[in-house]
Amino acid sequence: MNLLPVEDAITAILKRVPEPIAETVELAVAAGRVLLQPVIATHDQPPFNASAMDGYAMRAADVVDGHTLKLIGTSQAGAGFPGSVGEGEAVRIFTGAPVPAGADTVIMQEEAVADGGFVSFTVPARLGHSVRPLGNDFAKGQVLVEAGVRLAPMQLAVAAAANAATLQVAKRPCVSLLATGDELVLPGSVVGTDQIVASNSSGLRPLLIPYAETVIDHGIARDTRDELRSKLDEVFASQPDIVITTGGASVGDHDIVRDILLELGVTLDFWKINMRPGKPLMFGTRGKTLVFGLPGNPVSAMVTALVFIRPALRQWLGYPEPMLWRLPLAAPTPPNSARRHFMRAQLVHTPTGPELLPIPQTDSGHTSSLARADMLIVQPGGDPGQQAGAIVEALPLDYF
Ligand SMILES: Nc1nc2c(c(=O)[nH]1)N[C@H]1C(S)=C(S)[C@@H](COP(=O)(O)OP(=O)(O)OC[C@H]3O[C@@H](n4cnc5c(N)ncnc54)[C@H](O)[C@@H]3O)O[C@H]1N2
Ligand code: MOO
Repeated sequence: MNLLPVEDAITAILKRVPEPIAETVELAVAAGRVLLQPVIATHDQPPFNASAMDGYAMRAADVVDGHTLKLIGTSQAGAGFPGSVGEGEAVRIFTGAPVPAGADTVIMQEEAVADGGFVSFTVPARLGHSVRPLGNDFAKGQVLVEAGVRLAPMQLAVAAAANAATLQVAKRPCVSLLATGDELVLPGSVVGTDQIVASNSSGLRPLLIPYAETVIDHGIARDTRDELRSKLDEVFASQPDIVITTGGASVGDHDIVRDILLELGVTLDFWKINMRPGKPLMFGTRGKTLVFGLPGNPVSAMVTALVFIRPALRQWLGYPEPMLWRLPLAAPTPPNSARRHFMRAQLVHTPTGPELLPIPQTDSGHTSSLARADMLIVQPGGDPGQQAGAIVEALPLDYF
């Protein structure tokens, strides 16, 4: 049987992902979005020489032992001193206030003695001390946040400082999920004989939502051609950008997803990948809609979503694919078959740094081991197994 290498499958999927499209969003709702146009400063920051302390502004050269300076006014944040500081003069100043013309230094009030309109200092002046020069933070025209960055609180704060009320971010795709299987019942149901609680959509939705405008769960379709056809019709009618089915992807008599997708006009790019778990993954398109048929086994469904759908969503947003992590093994790995193995592993902290502890469980229906994992070790097909301490590549489960 011809199984497609993982890289070829990713390449085929990424070829179908459209170019990122920009949309304008207000700063208040931009957290977590991927920036498409850089944030560029439209002014210098600070926009004037600003005091970093509550104290006194003067010319450093005038601060001489035993001399007092004459206080000629006040500069406070939002209301600077309008005049100029001359020889022998000082201005009372507060943090964030403009340093008046003529002054070049600020001394904080704890190092000053003010008395009857005069001030003297208990320390020598250091030229420019406690003054934040104009443009010290950023200068007009400077790129403050590059395109392709996911907006976190720090980037939003600098965007606001640059006076940006809106940002150009990547439009997110709308995703639809459909579970298939006669045996499935929704979480919280009374579980009858031969029934299984559907868990795939409950894992996929939170996995995908950080990248998506919406992830709509269309529930469960029974394994009859009529029901699957009508459910999928309903899903396609809602015109999502991405449709994801789980289950019915293999070769059994009830595995009808592929047939029905083809009937409904989906052009399949591939079916079956040289990996485990996740072999029976299928992928195609229907017009502009990308269609992923994930295997039903819960570990296979989550792993294929991580390995194939997440990169597609990242590309959709113009967000670069991160490199795999390279970490030492905390315990040996067994030899692998010809299929690339995405091996569950825990990240353990040791006195010499983080290591990967393989979880000895390969069953693609074993959800509790996946729930204990932090990473998937990417074990090449035919790998003879590695000793503890060997450096291996791994894909983190919980990251953007
Ligand atoms: N003769 C062969 N049999 C199988 C092959 C094969 O190559 N030849 N491949 C195996 C592999 S690998 C996988 S993976 C599975 C995939 O099967 P399906 O995609 O057809 O999935 P189902 O049969 O519908 O379900 C498999 C398993 O997962 C449970 N399931 C399904 N959906 C859900 C859900 N939403 N939540 C929780 N659990 C779910 C289902 O009850 C089954 O236990 O095929 C192998 N067989
Ligand atoms: O690909 Mo299946 O997921 O190995 O069980």
